[in-house]
Amino acid sequence: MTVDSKASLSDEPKDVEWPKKQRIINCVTQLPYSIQLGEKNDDWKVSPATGNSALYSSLDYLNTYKKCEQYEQHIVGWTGEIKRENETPFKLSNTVTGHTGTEMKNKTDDIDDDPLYLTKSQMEKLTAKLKEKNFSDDDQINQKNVHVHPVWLLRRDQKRWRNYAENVLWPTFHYILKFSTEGGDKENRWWYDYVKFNEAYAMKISEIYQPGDIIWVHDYYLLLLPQLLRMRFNDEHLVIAYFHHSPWPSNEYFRVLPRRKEILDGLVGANRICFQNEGFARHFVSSCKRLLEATAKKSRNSLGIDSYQIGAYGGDVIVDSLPVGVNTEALVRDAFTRNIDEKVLAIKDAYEGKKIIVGRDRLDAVRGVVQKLRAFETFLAMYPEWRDQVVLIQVSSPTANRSSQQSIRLEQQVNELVNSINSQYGSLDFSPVQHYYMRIPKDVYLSLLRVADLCIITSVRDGMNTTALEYVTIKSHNSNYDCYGNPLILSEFSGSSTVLKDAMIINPWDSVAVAKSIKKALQLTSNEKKVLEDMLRAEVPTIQDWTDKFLSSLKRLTDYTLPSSKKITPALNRPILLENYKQAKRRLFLFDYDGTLTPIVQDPAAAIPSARLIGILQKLAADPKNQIWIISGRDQKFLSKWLGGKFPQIGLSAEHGCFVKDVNCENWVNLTEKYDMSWQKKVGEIMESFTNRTPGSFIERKKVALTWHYRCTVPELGEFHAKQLKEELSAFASGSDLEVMEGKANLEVRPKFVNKGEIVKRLIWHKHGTPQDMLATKREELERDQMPDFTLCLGDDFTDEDMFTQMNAIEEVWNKKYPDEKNRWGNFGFYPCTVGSASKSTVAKAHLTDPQQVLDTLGLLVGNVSLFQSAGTVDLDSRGHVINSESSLKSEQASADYAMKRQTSNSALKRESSSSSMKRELSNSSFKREISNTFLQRESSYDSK
Ligand SMILES: O=P(O)(O)OC[C@H]1O[C@H](O[C@H]2O[C@H](CO)[C@@H](O)[C@H](O)[C@H]2O)[C@H](O)[C@@H](O)[C@@H]1O
Ligand SMILES: [Mg+2]
Repeated sequence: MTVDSKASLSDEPKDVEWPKKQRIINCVTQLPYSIQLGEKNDDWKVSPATGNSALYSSLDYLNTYKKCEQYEQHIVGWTGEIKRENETPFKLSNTVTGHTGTEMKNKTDDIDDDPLYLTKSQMEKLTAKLKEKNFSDDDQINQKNVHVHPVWLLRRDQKRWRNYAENVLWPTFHYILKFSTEGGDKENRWWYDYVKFNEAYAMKISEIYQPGDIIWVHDYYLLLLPQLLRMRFNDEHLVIAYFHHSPWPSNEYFRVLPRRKEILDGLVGANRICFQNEGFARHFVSSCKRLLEATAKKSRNSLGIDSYQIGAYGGDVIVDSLPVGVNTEALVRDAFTRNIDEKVLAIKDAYEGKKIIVGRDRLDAVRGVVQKLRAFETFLAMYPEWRDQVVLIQVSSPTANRSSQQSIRLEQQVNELVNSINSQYGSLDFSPVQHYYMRIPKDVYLSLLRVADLCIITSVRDGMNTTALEYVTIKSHNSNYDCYGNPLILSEFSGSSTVLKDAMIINPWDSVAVAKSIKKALQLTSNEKKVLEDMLRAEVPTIQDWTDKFLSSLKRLTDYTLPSSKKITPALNRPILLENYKQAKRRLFLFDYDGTLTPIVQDPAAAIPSARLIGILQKLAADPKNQIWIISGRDQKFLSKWLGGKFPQIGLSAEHGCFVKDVNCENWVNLTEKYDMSWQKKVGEIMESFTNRTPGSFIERKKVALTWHYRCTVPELGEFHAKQLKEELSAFASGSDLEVMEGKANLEVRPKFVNKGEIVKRLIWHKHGTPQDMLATKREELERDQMPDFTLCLGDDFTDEDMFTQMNAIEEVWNKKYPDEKNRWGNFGFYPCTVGSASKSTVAKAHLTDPQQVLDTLGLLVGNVSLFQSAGTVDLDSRGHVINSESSLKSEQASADYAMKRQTSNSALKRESSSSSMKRELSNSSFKREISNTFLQRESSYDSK
């Protein structure tokens, strides 16, 4: 079935009945404000943030009077970098030490070193102020219903929270491979901050979450948040939706990310993951299939939505697309004012007789400004008749890290191209390219869109280019001064090209083709332009529609009760595991071996323990509170050679429970001793006949079990013969005490009565730390405090489900038997956890993605691995330190000292001579006058997305 995602979500479902008010928790990277702290402690200066115009207008829309009847929106977002205006303590010390004005300025500007220690009351005052603020000059907004929840992360170097997202994720999502040359250490630090950033959101949400809420997460700063929320709230009706505003690259690019699995795992905690277009959704699904081994199908699901459904850790995650829109009403209202009419006429006057081409882009590696200039140069070279007849007004706004090497190089490249075009094709009184490297105010931006005879967008990659949508909107029927219907040239690599299908779509890398399109566009007749424009206008999604459609399809999710078998198994909450581990006195570890402690490899003999695993086991085994068991399908020989020999203190169970060796003991007990083994001959013969027919297959003969391996065969043939062999073996085994089991590229036959679950039962119902009598049967007369208070059980395979089932059964019994003897998390410290493929259905309570995560988890317990290696429930203070940790207490103390210092400084400052402050006043006001006269420099700028 083909999916038309636009169609699938476009109809407001008739059966949606909203409760009186549906609460929406909207999680954005940064609150829609830019925040500064003035000279006084509570003198907050709050202005609208720039960028993200589509997202912020969606937030505004949900706060309108009309929508407030339906929704109660809670906005959760980071404050962004808070700056101090004219930092007082520095000034004072400069005055005291007699530093010059320039030195003082440099010091004051060094905002990254400002620790910004704020007191609780300052934070409360800012929160109140944010709630009061209404920036959207839209009288439709119901201010009383604005709920803002700032995420405070006030550490020194506030840019740290951006590093991983901006320097690793953003480039990869835009097909730029850019990794550190410092051996990954820098990325690791960035990653830990990224994990904390997401954890700070999870913590903030946990303060406001109520069952029935819809949590809506936006974009790539918060990729771990859905899974974090899934771990935190044990609520199977929890509805989490994620919208990805950026592109999602092909798996060939995505898979280069060292943290690729953590990122995908973070996202599949959501019930719905939505992209700007079908192509991005398809890439994402392909990444999940390949990297998480998730299953995926594309169909119309029971909710009536055409989408992909990823089977991930027991649940279905819906993946679809819905292109974001713009606030067309507000745009038209803002763009057709007397002020802008005047500007339009002024610009027309300045370029009288010439066609005006407009471009407005952020100057970064993907917006294609260089490609645009090259194409324009080619156009002037190919069509001399157009020289002197056309001007390109290109506004390039600087990126946040304008001083980076890359930005400087790009700026130079653009300047060189502009100079080259102007010197070749310009004259003393006219330059064909007018390049402005600056942020421009909104009214200037709107007047440029209005005046343009043509707009060119040549991005080499972007999610949704809102300039394209805004340009089309403004070329509306309202346009006067002959501006109606002028065409748009749009890159096929821009997400908007999948929406604005009737734009003149070009490949920005093909300068000649773009040049030809420019000529064609400039020569269109009024009638042709009108026809094109009418088609394009109908294609612009509005932000109102986007928001409504997104939420109404989610509402259907909240109404849909998931059968418990479809419940998503969350990732293992490792910080809680660590806490429980630290507090426990009787710890039991039950580990499967292949695919859990070691990765699966081609040759079974090669799957030997890594040095890292040995090191971790050594540490775990050295702690007398720990009892460790390896419960494997492997035979005694293998386990003794690679594990038993090194660690006599580790218990071993071989061949899925047929043989057992107790901790601190050398002897094995054979639990199948009395069992008739004559079946082995016949099973061996059947397997051999298949081995002869299947090149690459072989039989592993253990003491009891026989395993037929087909991993090294031609996959299709191996799978085909495995199916046939299974049928033959099952026919032989029927009515006997034998079991035919499917493993990972293997088939195994062994007696039914032993399994890993039986071993686990014996080990848990046992007086911790005492020798085992494996042949004894009566086990359930123990006191709770004789048995483990922490049991971590890890396994990757179908046979390991027996262990998890047994743990769940014991938990049920204990719930009845020892209801008052639970730990502070309200349980018995049981952690049954599956490892590997997302497609597996499991009865485990948590998952880990692979053996590497297993080692990271065990490493965390023995102190080898950072708590922030992977995300989990960690309570952080307002600076991003773990609450009550040494660093948290230290920074709290520093905060108090700082507040005191500020207070003293402020009083001293008041005594400063009035003449110096008057001088400052004077120079400030003359400076302001100067700016206000500059056409393009306004205080409030309208930045590109
Ligand atoms: O219970 P386990 O410890 O997970 O052991 C299960 C089986 O593991 C081995 O086979 C599997 O791992 C091999 C090495 O990675 C791989 O080549 C093979 O395809 C897998 O099936 C082992 O050889 C079997 O005896 C175990 O039953
Ligand atoms: Mg295994």
